Amino acid sequence: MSDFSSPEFPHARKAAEHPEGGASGSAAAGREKLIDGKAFATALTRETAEQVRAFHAEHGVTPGLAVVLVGNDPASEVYVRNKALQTHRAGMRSFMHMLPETTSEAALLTLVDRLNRDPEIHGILVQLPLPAGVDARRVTNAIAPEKDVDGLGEVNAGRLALGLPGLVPCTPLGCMMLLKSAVGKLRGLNAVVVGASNLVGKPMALLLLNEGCTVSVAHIDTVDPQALARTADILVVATGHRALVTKDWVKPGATVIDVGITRIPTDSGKTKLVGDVAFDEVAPVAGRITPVPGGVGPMTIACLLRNTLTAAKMSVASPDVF
Ligand SMILES: Nc1nc2c(c(=O)[nH]1)N[C@@H](CN(C=O)c1ccc(C(=O)N[C@@H](CCC(=O)O)C(=O)O)cc1)CN2
Repeated sequence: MSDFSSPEFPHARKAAEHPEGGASGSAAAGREKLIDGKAFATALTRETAEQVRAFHAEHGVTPGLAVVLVGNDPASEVYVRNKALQTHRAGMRSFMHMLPETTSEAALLTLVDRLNRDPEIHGILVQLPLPAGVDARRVTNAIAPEKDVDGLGEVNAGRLALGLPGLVPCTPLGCMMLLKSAVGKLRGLNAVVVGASNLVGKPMALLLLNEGCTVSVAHIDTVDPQALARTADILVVATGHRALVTKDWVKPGATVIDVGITRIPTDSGKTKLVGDVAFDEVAPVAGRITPVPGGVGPMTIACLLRNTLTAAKMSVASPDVF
């Protein structure tokens, strides 16, 4: 059984080291500073698609991913449509469940139970956020651990905390792949994670710890997050507060991973995406940096496809992981 929390993907690494366009961001940053998540995700998905073909040829099984969306949040609708599209493109089967905002927690739990029992489905994901009144923890935890491709249930979260193999949350897994490609060995480096969510901050801190980093987590009650951030060789920011991290937060030469995505209006009446890092002023100080868009975001879906293939492989190998 391989250790899923220590992914090595040589083809994808090559793509990130030699980006050929795709990443946006300031030209002033110097292209060599940019960590091109879009190119990395494209290469990783191509690699996953090749492995899906080989897996089908060997076992006659096509990996299947069920995605559940409750309500009409426009951003979630886009993410879920992209997940279905990319699942198809990678040669896997996609099962979409678009439910009304009024769906009860009990109805959602009944659906999850049905998907848990369906042998054609190897991965289940419930899109977040869920409407008020539905307990997200209870719902994500109802997903069978071996189908929990978001890695958010108690079994997979616990396995990550113990440094054991399991299914790892997609965004932090993508951040780790980008970090390993940009930095190489992480052991002994000081890492600071800004934000302590269950979706990104906490699993990110555990992944960095499992790689031998000295990890600190800044959160809402941290007295001086800026001073803490300045100690970081690796700075991961996942707060949802746009442009929170300015150049004064960043040690010169640090690798900066921006997980934030906020859509803001522009003067021309359109919208644009910005991150939690003030890119234009931080990029000249940082050693390497992810842009928004085109950095961490695309890795989330690429890693979801990867996790679905991993879950399908586990289903035929029947390992005693869970
Ligand atoms: N159950 C889950 N819910 C949510 C997750 C998750 O991992 N599991 N993550 C986010 C949203 N998300 C996937 O669900 C996601 C976010 C961003 C991107 C992405 O590709 N971003 C692009 C820009 C896309 C755009 O133009 O809007 C980028 O940053 O370049 C993909 C998936 C919350 N919910």
